[in-house]
Amino acid sequence: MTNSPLHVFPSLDELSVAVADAFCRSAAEAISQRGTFRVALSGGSTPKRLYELLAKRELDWDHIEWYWGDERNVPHDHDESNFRMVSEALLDHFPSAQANAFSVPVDTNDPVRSADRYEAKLKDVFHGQAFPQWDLALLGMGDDAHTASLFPDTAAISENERWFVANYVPKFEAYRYTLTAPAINSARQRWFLIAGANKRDALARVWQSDPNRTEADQLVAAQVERYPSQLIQSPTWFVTQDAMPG
Ligand SMILES: O=C1O[C@H](COP(=O)(O)O)[C@@H](O)[C@H](O)[C@H]1O
Repeated sequence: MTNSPLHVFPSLDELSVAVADAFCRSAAEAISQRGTFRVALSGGSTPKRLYELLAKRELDWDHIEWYWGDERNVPHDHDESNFRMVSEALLDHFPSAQANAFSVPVDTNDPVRSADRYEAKLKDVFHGQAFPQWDLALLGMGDDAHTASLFPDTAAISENERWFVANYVPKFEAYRYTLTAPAINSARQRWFLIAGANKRDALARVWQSDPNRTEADQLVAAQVERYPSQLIQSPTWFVTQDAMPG
């Protein structure tokens, strides 16, 4: 079981409203303290409702910067593109949000170069930092316990120096783009959004051991290969009731 903050909701809709409220508070606080709110976005289906809700909120659009924590190796207008999902749900409604959106420059023929270019962009923005200090990293989790595009038994899981990489995922026979674990753990806040009964088993596995709290380092290393969401340190969990283990 996790020792990190855990919020449980009856439905994805209620979860999304609560996260939207927390997002607005967090953005206002960061902007008042540091002038900018920099967020790494998650993809997939779970956060879409949150993004739609944010589009209806009073946010200081000029001072929020949007980045992608992971992306699929498809053109931006493709159905599976995380950029497309976020744009349609949120960013397309606000010209200043579009101006502050830093998408992965996907070149499907050269994913390694695309990842290098995005990493260089991030290093430019977070100049001088060992890893990018996002104000917030939003995260999802697949039913295989992947987060961002850190999939089980893939090379990016053990990457400790790079910020953003192209990660070959054998089960898709395709590359994904992803922030690395240290580039997620450097965020001031890390929020997991998890919904649906199909995530229950994976969540149980992820909560079985936590790299922050166990002394069995070798065992944990092996677990992390299988359940990469364990790589994320001290997250806040927003979970629907049907995704809660046992
Ligand atoms: O492939 C992905 O999957 C996870 C989870 O997606 P969901 O559709 O089950 O919500 C997501 O967090 C990740 O960003 C995405 O690219």
